[in-house]
This record gives sequence, C-alpha cells and structure tokens, in this order.
Amino acid sequence: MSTQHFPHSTTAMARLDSVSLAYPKGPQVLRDLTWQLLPGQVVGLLGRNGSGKTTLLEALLGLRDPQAGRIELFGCPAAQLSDEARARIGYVPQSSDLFETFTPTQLLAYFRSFYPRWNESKVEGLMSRWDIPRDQPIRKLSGGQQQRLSIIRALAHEPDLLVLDEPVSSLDPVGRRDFLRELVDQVLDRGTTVVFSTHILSDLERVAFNLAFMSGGQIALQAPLDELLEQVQHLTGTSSELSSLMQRLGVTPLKRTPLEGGQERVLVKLPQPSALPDRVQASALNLEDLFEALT
Ligand SMILES: Nc1ncnc2c1ncn2[C@@H]1O[C@H](COP(=O)(O)OP(=O)(O)OP(=O)(O)O)[C@@H](O)[C@H]1O
Repeated sequence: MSTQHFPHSTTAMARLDSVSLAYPKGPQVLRDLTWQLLPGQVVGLLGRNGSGKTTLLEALLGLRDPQAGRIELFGCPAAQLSDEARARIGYVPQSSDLFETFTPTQLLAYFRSFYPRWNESKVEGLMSRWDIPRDQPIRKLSGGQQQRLSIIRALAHEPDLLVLDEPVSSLDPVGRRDFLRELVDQVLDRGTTVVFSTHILSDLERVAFNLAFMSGGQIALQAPLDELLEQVQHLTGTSSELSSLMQRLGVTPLKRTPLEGGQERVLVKLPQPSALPDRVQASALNLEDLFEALT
C-alpha cells in the first residue's frame, strides 16, 4: 500500500480512497470504495449480512490490507499508525474471544497500562451501573455482559475515534438505551467521531445520526437521517417523464425498477423539497424501506 499522504486529508479522521479488498480464495468485498469520516460525525453503518461492514471497519483500522486504494487515519497511513495515534482509537470488535481467562478487573488493569489517558471514574461508574461481575473469568460472563465490558474498555481511554462493530447485538433494550446515552454523552462532551454498524434500525431513529448504506462493496449513500427521510423518495411515472425530471433536477437514480405499461419507479435523493409534475407520483420511505431499497 502506498504511504503517500492525501493532499486534503487533514480534516478527515478516517479516509478511504478507491479501496478494493478481496479475501484470499474468497469474495471481492470492497470495490473501489471511497469514504470519509469527518471530525464529530456519528455514522451508523448499515448493510445486509455479508455486505462487508466488518471488513470495511477492519480495513479502516489498518487490520486488513486492501489490494488497491489508500486508507488513512488522522492523516497517516492506517497500516503504519504510531502508538500515539492508536491510543486515539476505541474499537469494539463484533466478537472477541481473547482474554477469556482474565477477569474484568484484570482486563481493565491490563489495558489501563497502555493508555496515557484513562478515565477511571467513568470506568467505575459504568462497571457498577451496568452490573458487570468484576472477579469472574470473562468466559463465564453472559454475551451481553461481555459486550458491555468491551464497550467500557473502548470508552475508557476517551478515544477521538470510536469504531463499534455491532456493539448492541447482545444487549437487551435497556442495555441498548444505556449504551446510546453513553455514546451521545461521549459525543457531546468530547466531540468524538463515531462509526458503528448495526442491524437495529429503531436505535438509529433515537439519535440524528448520519447513516451510511453499504451495498455492492461501496457506500451507496450517506446522509443525515432526517435528510434521508425527507429527500429520498420513490418516484413513479413514465420513463421519459422521469428521465427529463431527473435531468432537470440534476439527480442520478439510486435504483430503477421497470413497471408495467411503460411506467418506471426510480429511487432518488431529491436536492430539496422539489416541485414535481402532477403525472409523477412521489412516495416517502421509512427507515426500513430505505434499508431494503438501498442495500
Ligand atoms: N476471513 C474471511 N475469509 C474469507 N471470507 C471472509 C472472511 N471474513 C468475511 N468473509 C466474507 O466476506 C464477506 C463480507 O463479510 P463481513 O463479515 O465483512 O460482512 P458484514 O456486513 O459484517 O456481515 P454481518 O452483517 O453478517 O456481520 C462475506 O461474504 C463473508 O463470507
């Protein structure tokens, strides 16, 4: 991978430029993917099972080498990050069977030794509030308790960039709400940049996150949730009417579906509430519809 810096990368916390990645003897997962996370952004990463969310997050962290393209964190090549830069990252992997014989107390003491910054009172507060047994081997904790511990570990050193791979998949509804509150506090207090993958769409609606939809090995669309709900619409009409409308509005269809009788349905992100001709029908989408249409 080239170590050359991007000329305008200083503003992005993470930046992927034309990244392609295939597993050896496995599928092509990332295809010429370009994406960036700006400081203070909170991005929910959505995509179907196997669409490549974990692969993307691992590549972003420099844990997987792409065959093509460049990845930078804090303006430096992700594969060659300094220890100082690594200490600015918090990561909750999708599953981790490391440290199973440690107790939570031992695990936290171990990690504390690596980080110049460590918020002991936050750790203590969360350990108590989230009821995590401190002195049992981690393998004996429930899936949800292990996930909470992993979240505490990732928040403890007050990272500037927080990468969470399905952090709430094992949490009960109360646990998910607690986690989201903690996340929001972290973002409000420290301006942390956050990206997290999830399949739980209702959680996203609680906070005005940016949503990024992954499909075909790329980020098909990213925008703030309210903008998506307002501006992404299905338009139905004849192909010629729709083509001239899209040309007039300067939009490219995200998806086209031919219908009977020369009609067509297109999925578009309208520039803003746009005046539409009477013969074109517009319908808004809820988050589940958006997920289905965009992934
Ligand atoms: N280590 C690996 N070796 C080979 N193929 C892999 C490996 N890890 C993942 N894959 C494949 O890469 C594709 C993307 O997997 P990935 O785990 O990134 O998807 P995901 O979007 O995170 O899925 P999910 O929502 O189910 O967690 C899948 O087809 C998967 O089978």
